[in-house]
Amino acid sequence: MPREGVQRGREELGDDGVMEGTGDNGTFTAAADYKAADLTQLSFRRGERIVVHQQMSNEWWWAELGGCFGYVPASYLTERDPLQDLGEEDTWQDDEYFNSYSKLKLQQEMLADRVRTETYGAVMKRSRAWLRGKAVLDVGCGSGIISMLCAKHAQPSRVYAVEASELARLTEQVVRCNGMKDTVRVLQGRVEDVELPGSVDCLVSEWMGTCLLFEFMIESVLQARDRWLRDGGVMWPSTAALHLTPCSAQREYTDKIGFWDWQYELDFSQLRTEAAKEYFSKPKHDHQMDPDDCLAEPCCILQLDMSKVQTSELEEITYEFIFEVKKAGPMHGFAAWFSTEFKCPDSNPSIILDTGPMSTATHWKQTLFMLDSPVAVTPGDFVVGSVALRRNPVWRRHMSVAFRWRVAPSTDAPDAIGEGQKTFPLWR
Ligand SMILES: C[S@@+](CC[C@H](N)C(=O)[O-])C[C@H]1O[C@@H](n2cnc3c(N)ncnc32)[C@H](O)[C@@H]1O
Repeated sequence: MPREGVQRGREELGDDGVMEGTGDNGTFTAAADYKAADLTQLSFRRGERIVVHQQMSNEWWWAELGGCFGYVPASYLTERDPLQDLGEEDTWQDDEYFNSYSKLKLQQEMLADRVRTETYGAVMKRSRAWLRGKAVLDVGCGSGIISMLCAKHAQPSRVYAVEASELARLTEQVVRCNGMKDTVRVLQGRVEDVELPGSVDCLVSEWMGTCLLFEFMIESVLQARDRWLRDGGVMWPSTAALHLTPCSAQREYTDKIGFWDWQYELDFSQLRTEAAKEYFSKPKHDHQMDPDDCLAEPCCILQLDMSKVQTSELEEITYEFIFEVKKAGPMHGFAAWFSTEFKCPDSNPSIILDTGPMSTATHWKQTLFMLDSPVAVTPGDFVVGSVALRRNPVWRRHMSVAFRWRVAPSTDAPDAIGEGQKTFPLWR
């Protein structure tokens, strides 16, 4: 895959640093504390030196610490000593990140997503009266679209349009060309570093990535909230939620695994296991699901109140799910997507941006997590288990998504139709 920097959830934030399943062993440094989830794993503290004996997969390595052996999560280990030479620039990959956002290709992909962009426009129109004379901060203004929609549909006193990438220079020209320079002030810099003349009444941002959180731009938004939003000020989006369902993905399965059954009347099925490893060890970030592929009623595994949530709460999020299967089919995996809600002062109901398969497609599409082999389910079966989103302790824009599942005819049936566990790096 070409390396083009972050592309709204693609896995392009570089691949140096943590080793991936190379088969090379050696001594690694723990980048953060880890508490063993069971007896097969090792607990360790940040900075401890761990001897890796076998890199079993991208996610779990067999290792030794103080004479004890067990599995350790690869994402917690680094070849370099993070206490000494990994600066913030390395772990946030800001150069690469902002460079990718300075390209029009990426900005065009977002602008061309009418569902997304018109939602922000609708919020500004609906809040016209409230916005009059208000100061607004647009965190990560990109091409300036949200700031300009605000100035076009309402009469804010000022919109501070903050953009860290080089694009800011061009955005300023676009703002001027639209006759909005007296209202929209483009500020180039990280929002963490810029100075505003005072607090703002409203903070707006489009920060959402794959599985809602990837890129962790939300951390910058929350810092800006704490620094610049006045008490009782408005956050747009106001809430954000992540949804999950067990799903079928027949075409994906046939394309990637079924392909290896027969080719030219020769049996290639020996390669099916390797194909699952190669294709399904990471999520598919741009999967467009058919609503019929949902095997159960989706559930909400994460709900954030943007005026209250703290960054520390995003390090590890776990959710125990119980899905009752509504539809017969092969369960190929799980699919996730997010929705955001915009509460408009003095006006109900809220405006919703929903990226799920039941709504009009957006550029985010859905995220697909494929199991290595499907499980045949029928209505009335239960899929019980957990999902854990773990932010990478070293690579701060990345996270992993770990599933544990059991499929059975009832929640307490002794025999499972299928069960397993799998961790997906997104992307480290
Ligand atoms: C998802 S894009 C949205 C762009 C634009 N608001 C839109 O809706 O089309 C996020 C933008 O935020 C910028 N950004 C991300 N983190 C930032 C930070 N800490 N400070 C300033 N800009 C940031 C990125 O460079 C990118 O242009």
